[in-house]
Amino acid sequence: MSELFVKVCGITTVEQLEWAIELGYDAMGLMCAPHSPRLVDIGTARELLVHANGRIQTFAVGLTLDQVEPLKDHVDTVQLYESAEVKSLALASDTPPESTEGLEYWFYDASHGTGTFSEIPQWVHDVDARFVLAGGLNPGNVAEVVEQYHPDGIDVSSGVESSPGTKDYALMKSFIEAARGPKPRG
Ligand SMILES: O=C(O)c1ccccc1NCC(=O)[C@H](O)[C@H](O)COP(=O)(O)O
Repeated sequence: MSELFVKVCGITTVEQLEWAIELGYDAMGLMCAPHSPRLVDIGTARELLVHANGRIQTFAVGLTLDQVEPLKDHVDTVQLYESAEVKSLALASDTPPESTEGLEYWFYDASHGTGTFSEIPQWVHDVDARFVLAGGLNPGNVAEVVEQYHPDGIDVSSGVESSPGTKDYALMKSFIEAARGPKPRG
């Protein structure tokens, strides 16, 4: 079985990005939704994408395509809460998607970066897509959730923050270790 895909969303500084790379996260998300406490301006986003280049997968995250417009051609994947024609789309929803054709990923996300965990419906297993679970995950619950739902990947934001928008190294470390198990020594 392939290794669990782990994404951290809402990176706002180069320091947080370096933590994500060092700790072995597969992907990081830059928030483009205007109301998000993790919103990055275009200059910061460009700087982060230069640091990320070839070292970690990059996502631009917005509710709608217009929110990610300035970044959409500079990231690996666009994560949206609506369907759109982009080269690599991660569609996020908390209802069954109408179509999964052409999707890179489908995210089950009822949280929208609020840190709220809600019961995950059984129909998620019927969705024919690479399935990433998001919403209210944290170092304390992630192992159990992965064990129970067997997603292809997981995504976290609030659960690895000391306050909204501020990632915490120790929480990021304990989250990925809990999700994947500690790295073997040597
Ligand atoms: O993070 C946000 O502020 C946000 C705002 C609006 C739409 C989506 C948002 N985040 C998207 C993500 O991919 C989060 O990682 C996901 O919702 C999980 O969030 P959390 O429950 O805080 O771990």
